[in-house]
Amino acid sequence: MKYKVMKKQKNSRKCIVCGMKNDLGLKASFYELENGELAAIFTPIEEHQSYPGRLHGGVAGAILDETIGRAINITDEDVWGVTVELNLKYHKPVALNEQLRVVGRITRDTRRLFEGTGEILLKNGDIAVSASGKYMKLPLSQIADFNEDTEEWRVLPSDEDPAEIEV
Ligand SMILES: CCCCCCCCCCCC(=O)SCCNC(=O)CCNC(=O)[C@H](O)C(C)(C)COP(=O)(O)OP(=O)(O)OC[C@H]1O[C@@H](n2cnc3c(N)ncnc32)[C@H](O)[C@@H]1OP(=O)(O)O
Repeated sequence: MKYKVMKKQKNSRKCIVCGMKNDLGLKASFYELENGELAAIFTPIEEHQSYPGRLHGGVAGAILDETIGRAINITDEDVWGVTVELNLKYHKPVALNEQLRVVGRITRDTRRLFEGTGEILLKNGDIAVSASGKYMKLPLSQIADFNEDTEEWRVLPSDEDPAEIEV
């Protein structure tokens, strides 16, 4: 199903997944959808391979980790969390140099923890990798010395931002 993009989330400077000034990073963009899920879009490059031509499973885990971890911000922009568990299932190989869609959602939200699931989708809609994760909520000051200005933590509008995404 295609869903309307309601909001683009912020990117950062050096995060391996969302850092726009990390030359080896995924430079993923995150979009909040009208159905309450979060979609990520990124294009893996050669540096993200395991076997030649195939996305590294750890990199697949990284994008799923962050997509689920950010899905909580759809309902509360100020919640931060650290991953305490991440389970992955690799169903199909993921090729490089092709744009990928990732989708994540929150399945449980308590005072201290939240949980969610997510999938990396191939161009034809097949699920290549699926994940479930658990996160502990923490004040940002307990996670990192994070200055939003120096970390360039902001929404970066782009002409390539989609109006809707099929997930
Ligand atoms: C650039 C910006 C991008 C922004 C993008 C944002 C997206 C986020 C996605 C990426 C997130 C990451 O990769 S984060 C990076 C990877 N993850 C981490 O680095 C986390 C490393 N782990 C830790 O720092 C620590 O284990 C903590 C802080 C999570 C917990 O430490 P602690 O508080 O000393 O631990 P402990 O006493 O054992 O546990 C506290 C309580 O939590 C419970 N607890 C602990 N672990 C679990 C668990 N897996 N499942 C259930 N419950 C648990 C315990 O039972 C206990 O309950 P009780 O006995 O008190 O009842």
